[in-house]
Amino acid sequence: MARKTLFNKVWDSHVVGDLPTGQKQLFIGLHLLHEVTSPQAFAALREKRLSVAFPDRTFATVDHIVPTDDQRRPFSDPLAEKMMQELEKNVRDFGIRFFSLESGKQGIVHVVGPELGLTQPGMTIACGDSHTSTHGAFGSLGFGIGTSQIRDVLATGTLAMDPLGVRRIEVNGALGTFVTPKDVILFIINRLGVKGGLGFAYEYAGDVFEDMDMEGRMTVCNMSIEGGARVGYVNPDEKTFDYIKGREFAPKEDAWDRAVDYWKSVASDSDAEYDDIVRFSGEDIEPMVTWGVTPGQSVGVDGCIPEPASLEEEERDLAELALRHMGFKPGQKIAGTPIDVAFIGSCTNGRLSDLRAAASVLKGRKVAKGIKAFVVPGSMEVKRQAEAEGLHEIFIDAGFEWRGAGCSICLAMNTDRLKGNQISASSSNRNFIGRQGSPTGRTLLMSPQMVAAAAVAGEVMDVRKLG
Ligand SMILES: CC(C)[C@H](C(=O)O)[C@@H](O)C(=O)O
Ligand code: SF4
Repeated sequence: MARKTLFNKVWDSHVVGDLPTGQKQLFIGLHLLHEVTSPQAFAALREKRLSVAFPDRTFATVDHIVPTDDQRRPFSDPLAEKMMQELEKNVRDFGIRFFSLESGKQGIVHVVGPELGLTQPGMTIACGDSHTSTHGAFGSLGFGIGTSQIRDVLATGTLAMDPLGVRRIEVNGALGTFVTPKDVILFIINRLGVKGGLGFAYEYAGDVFEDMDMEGRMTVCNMSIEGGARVGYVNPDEKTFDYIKGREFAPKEDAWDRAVDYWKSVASDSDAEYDDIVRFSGEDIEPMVTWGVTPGQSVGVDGCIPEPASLEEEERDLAELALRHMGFKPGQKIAGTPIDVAFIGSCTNGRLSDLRAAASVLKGRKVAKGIKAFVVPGSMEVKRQAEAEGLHEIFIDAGFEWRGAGCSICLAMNTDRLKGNQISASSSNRNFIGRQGSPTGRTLLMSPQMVAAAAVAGEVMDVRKLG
């Protein structure tokens, strides 16, 4: 029984029905909730007098609206306070475990799931959030779903889904110094396009992902959706099992060995068949910076902003629009672009290894004058661990603000926002127009190390030159 990918194995073992629409009914092993996309789903349950089918498989956290500066209740923003209260009521009424601020376990949903050992290989995971693909780092299938699907999963534990093809993305060779998982995924999206992954699950394979630690794999899988792929995953290996072992929701004692045997069995067979295979070389990847308004519009930090005419025809209009919005000229070097704000955080790059990497760049250095710089740990646990290592002191000494956990200015559904046409160097995953709270604001996506370097220089700079 060989020749199957992880995607196909996990998919097949979770199909519980064929639907008249031609879709499959897929059982969902773990359902994660946050405050933004769940209220209407709970309202629908109330209206139909339904309960939650699998409350023990359902967990909630609060991340998008939480202020990261002053987290005392009531929140200063009445809308945030209202959304918090609504979530508190829903989890109470429906008997759902909630990682509240008081629990000490709160954080961005895609940081918290893995951190608590909820995310495990071979699982189907759903969350009303597009970056649920993050969980694929563990060899699970993480589906970002909409509000009506949240309702369905709450009420039935299942989801109506169209199958996906599988594209294997192999990156072999070694990465250069300061070339990070963020650069790898920005590079892949640049090459395959933001819509290139439509209809596909992305399987990341080859030396680069095998050598990558779990947090790096999460960074890569997180942005699968930015490349158009509904899910992205890395086959589970010893690193995966080591990461999970001992965490709160990890299998214990005898159940552990059984789980590991099962987890090993879900990895893609060596002779698995793929719908597509693409290959890149790790040596070709540089620290990347976006210059436009999609995560695909990026260049290596040594590069120049492209001439729209040099791009594929279907990309030209968007490039023109991006240049207008960003106020950049074709041919202009990306290095040297002045910045106003430096943000380290988000479900892409708000984990301990990201904070360590940024802190190592900042140690003994100072943020350039006039730059607003802040670090927002992905979870309360990340914050505690970083503080135990003294990372907060390095950030504060450098001139960064040290915040509480949340999504912060990644999406600006809270008090952190760009003003006017400010430019941010951001370790997050989306640079869409208006994304960071100002319609004319501008976002340059890059790795946390590159954000740190930009904060120090006051402009985009090659972190390799800082030494
Ligand atoms: C608010 C939520 C629905 C949204 C998502 O689905 O991704 C947000 O997390 C984002 O990053 O844009
Ligand atoms: S950190 Fe950003 S990308 Fe991640 S869930 Fe929050 S808003 Fe979405």
